[in-house]
Amino acid sequence: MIQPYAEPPSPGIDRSATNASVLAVSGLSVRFQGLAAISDVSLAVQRHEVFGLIGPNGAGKTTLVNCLTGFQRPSEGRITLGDADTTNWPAARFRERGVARTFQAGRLFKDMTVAENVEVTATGLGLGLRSARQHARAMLAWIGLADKAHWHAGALAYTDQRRLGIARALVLSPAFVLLDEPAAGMSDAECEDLMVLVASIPQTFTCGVLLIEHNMRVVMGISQRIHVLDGGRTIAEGTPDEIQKHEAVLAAYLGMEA
Ligand SMILES: Nc1ncnc2c1ncn2[C@@H]1O[C@H](COP(=O)(O)OP(=O)(O)OP(=O)(O)O)[C@@H](O)[C@H]1O
Repeated sequence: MIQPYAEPPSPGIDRSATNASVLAVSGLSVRFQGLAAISDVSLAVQRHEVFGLIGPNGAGKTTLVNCLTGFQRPSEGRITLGDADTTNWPAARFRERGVARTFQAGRLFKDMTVAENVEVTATGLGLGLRSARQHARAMLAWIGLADKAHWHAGALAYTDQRRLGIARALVLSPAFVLLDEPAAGMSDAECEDLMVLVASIPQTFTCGVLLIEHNMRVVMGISQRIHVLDGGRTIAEGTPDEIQKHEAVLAAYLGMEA
């Protein structure tokens, strides 16, 4: 079982990239050659919470995360980080200003070591090599990969590769982290560890989490609020209890009659 530290892993980290307490979209639409991937979606992630984003395959979850991190320009609508209008920011600027993400496919440098994978993110954000190494070491200790720091990332078990992706996203303490299906392919026991880890992020890092996840036990177990998309549209938002009873969610997401 992962035992997250009560304190942030890198004391002295520069948290000044943003003091925004909300990451939000309003009236967001994305069209791909006539296909409406997202239609008029509004939501706001608070810095102190785990905010779940669920919906059937093709609902528009990844497209929304791509917009929130500068990987996709919306066709309409506005994206804000606190008071800043970030709608047209490029991806690198989102990360520099404290909005980080993981990818479904991992995107690790598999021929580099585990430590180098984290260091390269930190140097990319402007740290010198020595400082980047310190941050990487602290982060790997926190996430439970310190003993594998010198392994090639490609040699890690699948679940550890997912955790390394989270370590890379969290280095330099972003204000928000967007996790795209972190539990995919994990066993029940691995999901338990992941739940403890993700649930601890808001308090440990003062970092809001947007969690895309198909595993209902994980998303219902650790989200304070959940937003549900279907066919690119919002069909519900509420607490896990409210969402589990919501007729439109049962009908659309779980394939049951309302
Ligand atoms: N670059 C693109 N070009 C064209 N269509 C796209 C593109 N990206 C996504 N889509 C389409 O937009 C819709 C939403 O896709 P998206 O990947 O955001 O859904 P999702 O909810 O993340 O799905 P999943 O749970 O399967 O990952 C789908 O119909 C998808 O085929």
